[in-house]
Amino acid sequence: MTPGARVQSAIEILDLVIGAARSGGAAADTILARWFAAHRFAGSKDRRAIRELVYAAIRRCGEVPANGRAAMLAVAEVDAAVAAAFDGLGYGPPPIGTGEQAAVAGAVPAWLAEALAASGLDEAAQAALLGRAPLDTRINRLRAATVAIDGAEPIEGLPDALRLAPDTQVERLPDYATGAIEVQDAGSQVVALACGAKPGDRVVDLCAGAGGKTLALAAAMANEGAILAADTDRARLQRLPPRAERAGVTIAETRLLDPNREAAALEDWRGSADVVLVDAPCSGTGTWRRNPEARWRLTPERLARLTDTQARLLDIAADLVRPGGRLIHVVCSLLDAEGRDQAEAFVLRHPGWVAAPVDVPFGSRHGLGIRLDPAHHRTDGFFVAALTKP
Ligand SMILES: C[S@@+](CC[C@H](N)C(=O)[O-])C[C@H]1O[C@@H](n2cnc3c(N)ncnc32)[C@H](O)[C@@H]1O
Repeated sequence: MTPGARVQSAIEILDLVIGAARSGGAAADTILARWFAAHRFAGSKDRRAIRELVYAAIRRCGEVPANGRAAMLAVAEVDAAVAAAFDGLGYGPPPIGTGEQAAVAGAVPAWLAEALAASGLDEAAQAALLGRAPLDTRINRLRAATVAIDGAEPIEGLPDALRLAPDTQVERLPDYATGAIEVQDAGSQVVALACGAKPGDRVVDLCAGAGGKTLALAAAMANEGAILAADTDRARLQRLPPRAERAGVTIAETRLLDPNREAAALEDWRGSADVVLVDAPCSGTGTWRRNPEARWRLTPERLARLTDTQARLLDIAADLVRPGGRLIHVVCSLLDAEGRDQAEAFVLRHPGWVAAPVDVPFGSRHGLGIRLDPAHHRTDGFFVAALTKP
């Protein structure tokens, strides 16, 4: 494909991504995969180039752009090769018209910039939310004592973490096949450590998803004790048992919850968990590096629904914790409404509960907990608070 044809293809894909962001449709990765499946003439180099163009446009535009062409014109403002591709030749996009408007460039949507600034993120820290994420793995001590991978770098403070070269094809590594390594951002590894789970503990991972943190908790517990991994999303939860098998995790049981009827389904764990992890559904502002189009999907209404759910899940989790046990509130967001303020509101609603120090290798103190962010810690962004039951 010519450079122009690649740019035009990226514009068409961006139109689909923008439509899906407005209507709650498929994620950009899914749209790309479908487009490539339907356009077999695009070879592997074309696919890589088109993918990069699409993500460059998504990263460049804080607000949802009017259309794919406007988004790509915003990239053309800073990339001469892209600008040159607007030549109207062959399958390329028509030339840029006089006075034609590019989408407004920016890191975050205007309505969120103020809330992020009020949450302590200056402009540079906000821009870092859209940077390139490193490729981190966790050595699974249930499968291997040591792992040697060419070019892997240790991460200070996290003895189980290895940072790989960004283009490493992890799934092809022998250590991946044996379950000796898991792909897991260093920030998620810090969160798992913050739970302080020990061998023999009874742990609930209330929002377990596909079990990324469940597997890390099981490794920290040396596969001794019990983990209940619960979630309302059947498709995500179904991915956990095969992952657990690969990782050699034998102490995790999954349980699918009905939204709004979670407490009844968890009655048998009431008052008995040493640790309950609430890795709550959130806006994901801390993971925009991996999923930059998520900021086009977030609205004030959606954020309000998320904070309501977070508070409700924290209250459900509180009932599961044994006296003296811990509730770990985690969001992969840097908005105080989802992190710091939730923890503070929780202790006001639950007399006697206190925030314990979060014992982790790195992070900055923030309210009752700690915070990690891409600019300062080179991890995804997280807020973590450890709350102790009287
Ligand atoms: C941040 S993700 C969890 C990621 C997961 N812990 C991991 O480490 O990969 C939040 C999860 O909360 C789940 N969730 C949403 N509403 C829930 C509810 N009412 N009860 C339990 N889980 C819920 C979502 O399905 C999603 O999997």
